[in-house]
Amino acid sequence: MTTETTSTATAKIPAPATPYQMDIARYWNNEARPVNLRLGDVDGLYHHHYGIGAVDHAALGDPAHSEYEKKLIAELHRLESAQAEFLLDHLGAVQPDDTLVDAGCGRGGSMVMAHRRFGCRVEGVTLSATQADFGNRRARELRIDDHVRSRVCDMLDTPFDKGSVTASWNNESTMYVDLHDLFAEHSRFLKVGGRYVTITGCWNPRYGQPSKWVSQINAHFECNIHSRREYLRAMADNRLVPQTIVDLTPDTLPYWELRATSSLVTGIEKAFIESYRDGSFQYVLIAADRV
Ligand SMILES: C[S@@+](CC[C@H](N)C(=O)[O-])C[C@H]1O[C@@H](n2cnc3c(N)ncnc32)[C@H](O)[C@@H]1O
Ligand SMILES: CC(C)=CCC/C(C)=C/COP(=O)(O)OP(=O)(O)O
Ligand SMILES: [Mg+2]
Repeated sequence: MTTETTSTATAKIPAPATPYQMDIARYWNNEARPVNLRLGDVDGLYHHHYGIGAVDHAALGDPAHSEYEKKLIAELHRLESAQAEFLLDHLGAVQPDDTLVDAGCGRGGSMVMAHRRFGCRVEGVTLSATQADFGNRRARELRIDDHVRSRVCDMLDTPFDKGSVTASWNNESTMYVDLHDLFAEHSRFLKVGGRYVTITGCWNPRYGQPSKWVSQINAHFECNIHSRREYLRAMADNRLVPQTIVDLTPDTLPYWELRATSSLVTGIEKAFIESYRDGSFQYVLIAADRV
């Protein structure tokens, strides 16, 4: 399921807009962490985001059991899919003839879930040709490639027509771009009355400045985590009015605590756990109306 092939996504790849975007394209083209591929192999939905919800300890069973690691991987994947379902819950009433946009779509797991739920078109953009090819191959395998398409494209400069999109989202992909530029672009292609949703990690203005843990996460992923205040300000400046804000920090901690015990650790688990516990970092959903 994870063999790489070339496809139309790479046929005409636009040049990344900046040297930073070239670094990010290279980062995701080379990414093949077992914590992402082995979880995706559970059911063919490949995510690059984290999980929410309570751990099902009954399903995990005895840590000494030979099947425990396999169950742990399935449980981490279940929590990551629950996160994507929660995001989709906030997109509003999407109809089969609507178009959705996944900005920073990764390997496309959330796009497949959105199409299964709403039956609509889902357009994804990523800087990585490897990811776009992967997502398009999965869509072909699932025979939904007439509705689900990934392309290599800067989310700040997309080909979607003004006012043509019913709902759009960023799932853990806002920390790679300037928020004013990002929300201006969503606001341009969203219909008036359309919906924008993000799930993201942000630093907490109540802490003061980004903590050492937040700085570690930035260095680990070559990203730039924004503050909660910056999200709300940039939305307000771009005709996006928050309807729902959910602090998911308590809901994501069990995922991290479980992941820290697995064989698939990457070394970043402590920074997430410590920053969520000391209040310097928050995991939030923001759903906004395009007015
Ligand atoms: C952490 S992954 C999240 C993937 C996906 N949203 C998910 O939930 O599985 C971040 C994604 O953002 C994309 N990205 C970062 N900057 C981008 C940009 N300027 N334009 C398009 N995609 C971008 C990366 O290529 C990558 O696919
Ligand atoms: C909440 C924040 C700050 C997210 C940063 C963006 C990011 C890299 C998300 C997860 O990707 P991944 O699934 O590829 O990461 P990992 O390999 O750690 O699972
Ligand atoms: Mg992951």
